[in-house]
Amino acid sequence: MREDDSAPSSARSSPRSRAVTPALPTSPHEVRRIFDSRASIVLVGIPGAGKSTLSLMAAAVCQRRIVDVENLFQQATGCSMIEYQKQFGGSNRNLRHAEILQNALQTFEKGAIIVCNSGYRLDAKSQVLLQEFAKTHPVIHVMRDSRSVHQYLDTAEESKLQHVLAISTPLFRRCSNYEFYNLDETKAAHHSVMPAHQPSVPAFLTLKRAERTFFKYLSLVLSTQNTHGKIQSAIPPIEPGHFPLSYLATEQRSYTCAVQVLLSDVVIEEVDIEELEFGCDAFEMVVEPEQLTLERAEDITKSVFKVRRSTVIPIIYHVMPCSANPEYTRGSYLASVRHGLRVAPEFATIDLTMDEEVILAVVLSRGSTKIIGHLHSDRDWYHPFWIEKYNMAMQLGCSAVRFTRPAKFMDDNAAIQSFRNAIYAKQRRIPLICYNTGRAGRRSACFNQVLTPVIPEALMKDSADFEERVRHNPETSWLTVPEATHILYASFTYDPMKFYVLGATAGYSLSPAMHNAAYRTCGMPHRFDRIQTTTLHSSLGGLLRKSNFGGTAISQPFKIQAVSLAHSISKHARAIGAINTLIPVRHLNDDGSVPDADNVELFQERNQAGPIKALYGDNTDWIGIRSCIRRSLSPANAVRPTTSGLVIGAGGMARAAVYALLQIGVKDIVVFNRTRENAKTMVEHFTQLTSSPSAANLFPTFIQASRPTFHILESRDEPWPEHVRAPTIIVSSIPTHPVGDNPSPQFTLPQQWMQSPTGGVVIELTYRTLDTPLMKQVREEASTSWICMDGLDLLPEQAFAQFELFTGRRAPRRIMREEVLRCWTDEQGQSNPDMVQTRLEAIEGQEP
Ligand SMILES: O=C1C[C@@](O)(C(=O)O)C[C@@H](O)[C@@H]1O
Repeated sequence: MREDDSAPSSARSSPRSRAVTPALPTSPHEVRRIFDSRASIVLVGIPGAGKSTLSLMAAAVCQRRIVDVENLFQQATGCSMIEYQKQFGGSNRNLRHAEILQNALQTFEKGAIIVCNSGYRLDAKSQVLLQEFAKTHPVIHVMRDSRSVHQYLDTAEESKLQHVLAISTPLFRRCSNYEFYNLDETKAAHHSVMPAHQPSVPAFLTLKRAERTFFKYLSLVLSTQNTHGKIQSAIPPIEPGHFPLSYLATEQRSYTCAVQVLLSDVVIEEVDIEELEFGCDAFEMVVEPEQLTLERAEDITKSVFKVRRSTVIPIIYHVMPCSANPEYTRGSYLASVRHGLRVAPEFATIDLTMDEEVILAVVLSRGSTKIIGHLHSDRDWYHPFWIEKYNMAMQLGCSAVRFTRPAKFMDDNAAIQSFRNAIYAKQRRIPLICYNTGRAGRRSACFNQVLTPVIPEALMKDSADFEERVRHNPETSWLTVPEATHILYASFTYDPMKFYVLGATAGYSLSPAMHNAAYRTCGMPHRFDRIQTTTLHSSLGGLLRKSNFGGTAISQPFKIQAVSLAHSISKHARAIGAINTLIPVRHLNDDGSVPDADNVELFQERNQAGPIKALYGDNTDWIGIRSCIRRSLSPANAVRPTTSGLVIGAGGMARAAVYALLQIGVKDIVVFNRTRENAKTMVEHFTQLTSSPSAANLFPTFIQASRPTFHILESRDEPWPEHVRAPTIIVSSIPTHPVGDNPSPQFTLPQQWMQSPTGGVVIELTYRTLDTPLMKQVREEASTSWICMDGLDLLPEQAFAQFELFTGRRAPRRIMREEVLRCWTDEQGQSNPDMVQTRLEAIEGQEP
């Protein structure tokens, strides 16, 4: 096998691309990426890359202490590295640095994030130390584009910096086993992440996306092996934790789509990743196996993190097989594959025409990345070749296979079904992705069940460009998401379904507009309507008789009552004691029980009409409230053991708010409600819950270590409870408009409860009235360190999980956020174009 890199380089004339140092990390430390669950993480990279900020963000979440090698140097020598070098020379500095680093790696082998700030160049001894450490620990090379580093450091000329980077990047790469690209968030800052139409926005909000991207990355990097040999993350899923579909492996679900996007499409500055992936279940980045120059490697890394930052769906990293183009070599193919594993994609493909030991080496070094054995061949589907290759991929440890064959005639689509059936009949199997390529292969691609490739609609529009793409990559998909979805309904595989929101004031709900916009975007023929009613039981009874009933949102005042109507409920809904989503169950488990959200069956039967056997209930309000809190808490108010939260109200929404607070680790919870009895019932419910053994399955470990305490306030005149810190999270769930004969409470916060010196977040959960006395008060009276959020922020956040429960697909989040804003009017039917415009602009910078 040829391992050279003789393919023509795509090098441009920047100083970096002229560097000939291969970017391919070939050292043995790449072999395995499985670590002890407490293994320390090392961050390396040039000054200004953002290592210290990232370590601060991650320390609490990963439960690791920060160890800064530069500080250790200062403590040991009494001066900084630069001063030391001036005094004793470069080689002495290097010796001392390596000694201190060695000590740190030994002493803090577990439980730490070690920030290695060693300047631009890493001395040879330190490199060896890190290479050795990377055999058993994640060593992450933190990268950032030279312009941002230059701006941040405000020193050297940018061209000089680029030169230094060309030398230092291969060094850092060689002694690390992962890399993270710290994307510039200044564009987002420009647009300002402005919740609830605030006049000014604190800068920290712009770092929220970076924080989420890094957390997600760490949860993929920190892979450990459990006693059954299964690879899992050593830290709890950070995002999108608890979204119903996140409990299920993407490759296990039926009729999923992966959008195929070329690296060259992602590299461009103004690419809109979210627009490319609407309605898809995975994002496939297609990389041509060109020579892996420094510039090329940086493009790949940066692009993967661009995608990671803008979407929650998994990434498939696919290097086009060398057979696609005679100019590609096996050497550059493998270099690109190995490079891809450094950015921890959820999936990566390996060409099954490679030698078995090469495939095995890739599988062994995968970390948490699932390897898809990929094969494109024109062999007949009846040929035993395909079964042999399938078995080989399974034996070598691939998590799935993807077989494609060029189709010339429509008849080729029949043969593929017989091959699929042969695989489905096997006792032991891994998911199969299998379709014919090209125009004639479209039908087979539509009925492929797992991760069908689709291309963004925008690419289909320009046919000349599309033809060029097909010429370049014969495996290019010929389908768009709406086409792939449409065919499932046109062929009666799926049925158009009816969804509802049911409640006493549902007439005002924005849920229909929001969900209908999402269906349109994904090409689903479903319909979402509202039912305004005062009787839950009879209204629901009517829905259950409809064979195409797909599910209903439960609105006020039925959320608690609905619990008794569900035959099975999620563990979260049970813990909260309230439901806001009901879905029909048409197939029971073999033992007669109702499948739950951990169970693939519940999602396999979405979008299919028929008689209803049971109802499954869930609560997504708490997920929405949690997202709003997370989005707006400043680092100064990061949740600590002493953090306290105030919940106003004691109904179904208030319960979801208390649960969200417990989930993020708030242990002092104060409830204000005018009717003490109701507050007491709610507090008793949660006191019992948090002291029961089942709490272990519900809450992060730090909650169990010391139990939460609850306090009740029943009058605005009461002082804030002694020994409880002033609240930094305040959630109001009381009505903001008259309900029946009861006037709206016109609630504002008494000054004695607003004493947090670092401000916090106030969330008003309704959206019918936005300018409530509470919102006005916080905006006008409180300092800018208080962030306001309202029901327009919350509504889409709780609906993303609801959409997943209803349709079994990921929600097109931005479309839903936008539609809610566009459709909102006040009680007089008036819109507020200025408010809408500012908030629409802010969406771009928001977390996906
Ligand atoms: O509380 C709400 C708001 C809502 O009822 C609405 O459409 O307004 C939709 C529900 O899913 C959610 O729990």
